[in-house]
Amino acid sequence: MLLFQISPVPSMSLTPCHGHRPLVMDVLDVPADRQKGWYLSLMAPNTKGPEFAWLDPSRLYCNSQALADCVKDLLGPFHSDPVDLVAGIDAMGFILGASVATTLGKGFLAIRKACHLCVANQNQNYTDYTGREKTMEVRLDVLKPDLRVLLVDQWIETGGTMRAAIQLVENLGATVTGVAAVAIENTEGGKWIKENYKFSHCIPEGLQSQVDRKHLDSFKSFTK
Ligand SMILES: O=P(O)(O)OC[C@H]1O[C@H](OP(=O)(O)OP(=O)(O)O)[C@H](O)[C@@H]1O
Ligand SMILES: Nc1ncnc2[nH]cnc12
Repeated sequence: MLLFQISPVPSMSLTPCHGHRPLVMDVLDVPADRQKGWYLSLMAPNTKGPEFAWLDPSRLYCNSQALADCVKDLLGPFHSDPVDLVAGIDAMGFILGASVATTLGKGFLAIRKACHLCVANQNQNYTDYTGREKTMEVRLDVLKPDLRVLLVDQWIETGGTMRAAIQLVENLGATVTGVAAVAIENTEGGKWIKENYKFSHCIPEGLQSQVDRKHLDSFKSFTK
């Protein structure tokens, strides 16, 4: 699916999308026709090589409409699900998680990478897409039985990070209402999450294979 028509000619400005007129989208521009996932084409291509083989959604957070639409898409499936608290995973999950929490009118719980919390906490070891063993922590004085938690992170690749967060929340007796991330890759762990929890993400069906390849077609005509 073509998300957004971008002119191959670097030009100065975006005119909001009228008909089929090609356009160049600046980071802060908003198309008139905001198709599902339009903001994904704000993501910059990886220029650092395979050791940085991942996509960087943080550029879309700079665009307030993109961030708002992304949050709306993440909340879409949860409209009729009661949520008491939003929890976000260190570090990029803090940005989206806090935005989701504010939009919902709920509070935000930070699930931190190891050794940052100066209060009593529970920790959980996990392995993520880097293959390295890591630890995350959550404070003990918030989660409790009957609390319904929406877990938010930027991205789910192997699912190791999200699964560890789920374990922390559930081990403290709270309930995971759902899991939200910009993308959930079709890995074994990504599929496990989708099969076992209510979830949301921002990827239109036709783009999932591009996400799994970590290369969006929109990168070909990306201009900053
Ligand atoms: O599904 P997984 O294979 O476990 O990987 C997913 C995690 O990796 C990324 O964060 P990362 O730890 O790279 O860094 P951040 O501090 O920039 O959020 C992403 O935002 C998730 O938290
Ligand atoms: N932002 C991201 N893009 C692609 N793969 C990832 N794996 C973990 N985070 C990722």
